[in-house]
Amino acid sequence: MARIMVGLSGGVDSSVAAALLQEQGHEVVGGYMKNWINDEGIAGDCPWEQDVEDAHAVAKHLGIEFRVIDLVDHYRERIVDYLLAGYRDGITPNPDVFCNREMKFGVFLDYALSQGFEAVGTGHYARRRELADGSAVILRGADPNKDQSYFLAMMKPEQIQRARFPVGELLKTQVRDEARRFGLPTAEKKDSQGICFIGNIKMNDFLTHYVKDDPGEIVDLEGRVLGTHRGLHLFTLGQRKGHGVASPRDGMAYVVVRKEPESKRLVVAYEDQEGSGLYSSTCLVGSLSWMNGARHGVLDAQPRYRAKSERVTVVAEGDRLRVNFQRPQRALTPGQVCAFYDGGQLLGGGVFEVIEA
Ligand SMILES: Nc1ncnc2c1ncn2[C@@H]1O[C@H](COP(=O)(O)OP(=O)(O)OP(=O)(O)O)[C@@H](O)[C@H]1O
Repeated sequence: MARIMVGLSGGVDSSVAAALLQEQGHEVVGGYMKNWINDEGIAGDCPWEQDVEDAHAVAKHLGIEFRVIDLVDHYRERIVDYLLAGYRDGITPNPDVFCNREMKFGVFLDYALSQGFEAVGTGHYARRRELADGSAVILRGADPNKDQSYFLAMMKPEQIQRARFPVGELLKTQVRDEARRFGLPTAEKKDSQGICFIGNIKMNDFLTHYVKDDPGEIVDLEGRVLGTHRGLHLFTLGQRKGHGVASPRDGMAYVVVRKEPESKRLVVAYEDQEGSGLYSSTCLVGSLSWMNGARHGVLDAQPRYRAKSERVTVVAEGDRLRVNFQRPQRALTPGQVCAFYDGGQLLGGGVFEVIEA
């Protein structure tokens, strides 16, 4: 029996996490992290008030204490500033991964520990296992369609030690069943989407609000000008839609293959075009974070959420890793997180810094 603070987001997964931990005999308190309030009127729906209400209703139903913890300043410092700096520097940051390390298992966990709690529970689809030596590791969630372990790749060992993921043992359908069994008011609530906790605001609306337009040309591989764009930060490598350049080839769209910050050019090519650089096998990964010691040799790597993990050979190069994928990967992107696995066990992660051939 432990005192556990559960991150109650107002969704069904964290509601079931709280109910399960309580059922297991723990003393549970619900905590809603107030990270972001849309006080600058960015277009889109930011339903945090509704979420707090739903989280509160769940706590009431379970008969547990509920707290709203104001982390708006921390969130701005640790997530929004990182996000905007990354886009200004021409990379594609990964706020969802850093939220877990910096917010949920960063300032929120610190708060919980300072209040006498032993652990933080969340509704992540990932499994945690304690090893014989007392350390803990993370495994992929039991539901292969919902597995969220990728988002936990940058967590530090001491954070994993304090984490609890009860719904990671279940399939999503079982989580809904459990929510009904507990009679939770969120049992039928739709799953949320959006940037981390920024509600349903679209990333491009968010960026348009904070980053000044910086227009340039859209060109093909031969340098022919096909159109103009409002700023390189509004595009992601591998993107097929939204660049506004119609392709003369039937059923074959132009894909964003390169950003050239000096000339502000956005380069597009066809998916199968030789020399586009869209597919690459070798890259350098930095800002490394390991859960149970550094690993080299043959591992599995997952280059983005929902991508399949792939066999890689990993060699240390200074404080970075040279990662060689056995099969070329589409649109590896600087700033995104590469998660390393050994089969179903998460080993850690790092950030793509240089994409080579
Ligand atoms: N604002 C928040 N306050 C407290 N905890 C949160 C908050 N946002 C997310 N979490 C915690 O992090 C977990 C994973 O977050 P994510 O945004 O992926 O939620 P989700 O998969 O939509 O889950 P849920 O159905 O619980 O909203 C949640 O289950 C919850 O425990």
